Amino acid sequence: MIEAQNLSKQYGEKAAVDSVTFTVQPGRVTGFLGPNGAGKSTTMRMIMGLDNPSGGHVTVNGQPYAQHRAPLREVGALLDAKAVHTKRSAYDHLRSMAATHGIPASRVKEVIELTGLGSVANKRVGGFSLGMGQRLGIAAALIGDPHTVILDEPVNGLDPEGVQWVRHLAKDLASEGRTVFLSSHLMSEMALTADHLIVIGRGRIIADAPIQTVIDGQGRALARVRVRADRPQDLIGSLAGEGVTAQILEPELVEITGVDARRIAEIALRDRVLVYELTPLQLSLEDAYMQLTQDEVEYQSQNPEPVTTISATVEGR
Ligand SMILES: Nc1ncnc2c1ncn2[C@@H]1O[C@H](COP(=O)(O)OP(=O)(O)OP(=O)(O)O)[C@@H](O)[C@H]1O
Repeated sequence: MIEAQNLSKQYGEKAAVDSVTFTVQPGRVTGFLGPNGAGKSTTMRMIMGLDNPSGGHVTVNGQPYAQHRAPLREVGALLDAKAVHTKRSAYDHLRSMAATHGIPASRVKEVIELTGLGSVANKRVGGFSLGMGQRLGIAAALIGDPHTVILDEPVNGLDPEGVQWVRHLAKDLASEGRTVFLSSHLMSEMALTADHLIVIGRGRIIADAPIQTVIDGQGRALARVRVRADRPQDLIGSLAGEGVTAQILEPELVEITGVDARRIAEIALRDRVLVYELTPLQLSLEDAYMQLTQDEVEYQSQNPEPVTTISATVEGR
């Protein structure tokens, strides 16, 4: 279990992590999400004793990381896959880590096989691709068979087979009762892997809940319905009011956000618009995440103009 209490990290004027309190429970996969620069890596580094908190504290399995007598057996982490001695082979890198904890060579071989590095185990790490480096980082995280596993962007650079493998690995580790804490910017992958989410924005926790609760929490504001109608423009005209937007995708196809299907049907009936499809769309984690973090993004990209978007209001609500 990981327990952070009022954990903070200040870099000059910048509060990289601003008094966060959370618990990462064993037996489930907890995803750690947040925009670029939100404070995920800094938090993970403090958990691993690599950065000193400016305030508060964090423990792993009841103690600060540095106070564990055999830390590799308590916590395994992949924080920066490039932080390896490039002239060593993968085998030697793992063997030297294992030697610090009296971990046998058989375990080194086991994690090499587990991570699919068997054919390159004796090659120099400096020549590894991004994905091979990630696999080595995961092998290193698992070498001590730890109770708690922390993976920062583990699927970064992995091929589809590797991405699927990390998903199954994370779930298996959690099902064995371990604490699994992982960050990723890949929302579709997180949706398939995590049971619970902690979302951070500008150094503060903005959500800490089961994944479905996070999605449902944004669901009302983002209720999206696909409508096929003979006169979509007229239907949109009848939807007048704040917070409702409509995107015309085809001449008779429109996606309406911010009002439910029944209300659209009522208005279409009232105004005699023929509707021949009315499909509530399932909210994705990505939609919920974008809504949740929209005010927390520091490094905002410019979006190209989407298909026609019309703001309208529903009368008489
Ligand atoms: N060593 C450092 N010195 C100064 N500022 C830092 C340092 N490390 C991180 N920061 C700043 O702290 C903030 C949080 O950074 P952090 O790397 O923890 O974010 P992140 O959520 O992991 O981002 P990303 O998704 O881009 O990896 C950022 O504004 C970053 O610029």
